[in-house]
Amino acid sequence: NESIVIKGKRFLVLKMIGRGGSSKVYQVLDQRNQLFAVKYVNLEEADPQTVESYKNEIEHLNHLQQYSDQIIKLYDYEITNSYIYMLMECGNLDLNTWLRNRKTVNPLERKFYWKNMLEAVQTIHKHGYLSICLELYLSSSVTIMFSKVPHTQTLHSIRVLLVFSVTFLCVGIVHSDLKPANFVIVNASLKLIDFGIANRIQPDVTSIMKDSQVGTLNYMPPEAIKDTSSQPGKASFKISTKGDVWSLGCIMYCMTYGKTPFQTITNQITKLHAIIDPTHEIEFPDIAEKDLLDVLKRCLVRNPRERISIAELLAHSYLKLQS
Ligand SMILES: Cn1cc(Nc2nc(NC3CCCCC3)c3c(C#N)c[nH]c3n2)cn1
Repeated sequence: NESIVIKGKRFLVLKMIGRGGSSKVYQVLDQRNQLFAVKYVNLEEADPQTVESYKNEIEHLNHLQQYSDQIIKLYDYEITNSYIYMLMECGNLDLNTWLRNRKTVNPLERKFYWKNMLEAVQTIHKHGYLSICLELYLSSSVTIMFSKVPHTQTLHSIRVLLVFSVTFLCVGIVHSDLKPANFVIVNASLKLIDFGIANRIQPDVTSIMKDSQVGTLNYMPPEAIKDTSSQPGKASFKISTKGDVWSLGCIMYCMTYGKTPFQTITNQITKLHAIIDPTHEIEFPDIAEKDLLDVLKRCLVRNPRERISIAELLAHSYLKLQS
């Protein structure tokens, strides 16, 4: 078996967990027989923008460690011009594979996983790196303001600074591409493994990850399809945190009914039209858990402004631990 050295520490490769294009994820053992996941990214063919997107993803992952246990642990990483190694906590299984192998889901397990997913996504919305920029800008602009009375030029630059920082205010991190393959089960809880920032390096079709749902439309919110202002593949600031609520709703719909709301529509164009078509009613077959039915209906509202928020979902009666 081959071994990997990260920051001078040697790891024995047990198996490849998945791969996509130029990124691979391995299950490895350290010298004390501790299990880890190592994500390897080959940067040789990557263009500067892709390299930047990967560095950005690592910065976010590193920064968000402190806020929630529902974010995968990143223990160390090594970045050179030709590769990236990320040493992370290893999950038992990703949620996509787990869902595919399980026909029925235990209601208590589903409720617990739902809480974990909400907490993970709330963390990236709340502590998105960009909102940290805001704090920096605001504090700096305030200090300038209280220094000796500024002449017009300084006032102008403060105004620019404030506008700029307010822009950052509304844009936390929005994943905008949430799907079950973004979550892994570690012991008994779900953890988010990526934030949809690193460019989706197109997987070669032979890759195991081809069913890791790269490029699936089944979780795409209607506003992302209607959003004409953004170039393809570029998230636009119009996609709010409510877009992630729709995607989480699709994941929970799948954990409840065994399929995503539009999964039966195989033609991709027809599927896109159905997602945005208000006359295409999503079916909600009756279930025993009325609270869960309410959660699903409120997540899968096509108008993002009328859609329930993450904070409201965390306060919803479905998460109350009655019988
Ligand atoms: C199937 N399977 C998954 C695990 N565990 C696991 N998979 C990870 N990525 C998988 C790569 C392929 C697609 C699904 C996610 C990561 C990870 C990253 N990135 C950080 N920790 C992880 N743990 C065990 N079996």
